[in-house]
Amino acid sequence: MARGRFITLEGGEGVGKSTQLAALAEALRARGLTVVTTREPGGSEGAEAIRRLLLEGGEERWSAPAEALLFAAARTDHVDKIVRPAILGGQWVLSDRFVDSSLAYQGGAGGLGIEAVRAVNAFGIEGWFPDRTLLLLHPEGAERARARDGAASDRIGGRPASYHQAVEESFRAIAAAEPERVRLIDASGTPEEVTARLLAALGDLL
Ligand SMILES: Nc1ncnc2c1ncn2[C@@H]1O[C@H](COP(=O)(O)OP(=O)(O)OP(=O)(O)O)[C@@H](O)[C@H]1O
Ligand SMILES: Cc1cn([C@H]2C[C@H](O)[C@@H](COP(=O)(O)O)O2)c(=O)[nH]c1=O
Repeated sequence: MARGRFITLEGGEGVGKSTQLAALAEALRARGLTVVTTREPGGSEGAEAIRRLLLEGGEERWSAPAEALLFAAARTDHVDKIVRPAILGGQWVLSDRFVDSSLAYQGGAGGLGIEAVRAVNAFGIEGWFPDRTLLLLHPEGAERARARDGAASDRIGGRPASYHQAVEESFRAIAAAEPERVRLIDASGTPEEVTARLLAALGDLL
């Protein structure tokens, strides 16, 4: 059986990843592909439990290195239980966030360093990097997230604007270093227009 593909959607808060994950999955299914949608942190039972530990509670709940290790632990379980079996079974896996979020949030914005966080994750991922990463960019993502969440933003989404600006700069640096894997996607316009751009960025894999 032919291997499936591993596609990740990345970007800052509110840029439209969740909306597009569902739309892209539908578009790929219409092309006859079997598609699994998932998310990080989470996706497997254990990783969803770690998600709650990471996103609930106050800023001081975790030190920066502990936070990075918890994301990596959740990711390891997610890869073991969901991502790898599905891809080996010939399915396409679409994940709302993956390791690039750790590189950008904990590594770049959080000050641990992108390479240090990459090394922490390498042990658990064991080479299961995405075939393609679609980095969604929208100048009003933060405002949209605020309108959506109100005062109920989570432990990481609620960090200051300067942190989220550093997240976006880190994502852009990761994309510049790996242009074949990571494609920049203009996430402005209607949902349908954005989905069309995502499909175009997957054209060589279809
Ligand atoms: N193309 C679009 N035009 C207008 N509004 C949109 C569009 N795409 C998404 N939205 C809205 O913007 C908000 C954020 O979208 P969404 O939840 O998909 O983003 P996200 O990147 O998954 O956010 P987060 O990472 O913070 O969970 C939602 O209220 C959603 O309905
Ligand atoms: C995978 C991952 C996520 N984060 C952050 C990014 C967001 O603020 C939350 C997840 O919330 P979402 O609504 O599901 O996007 O977690 C992170 O800091 N590091 C990571 O590796």
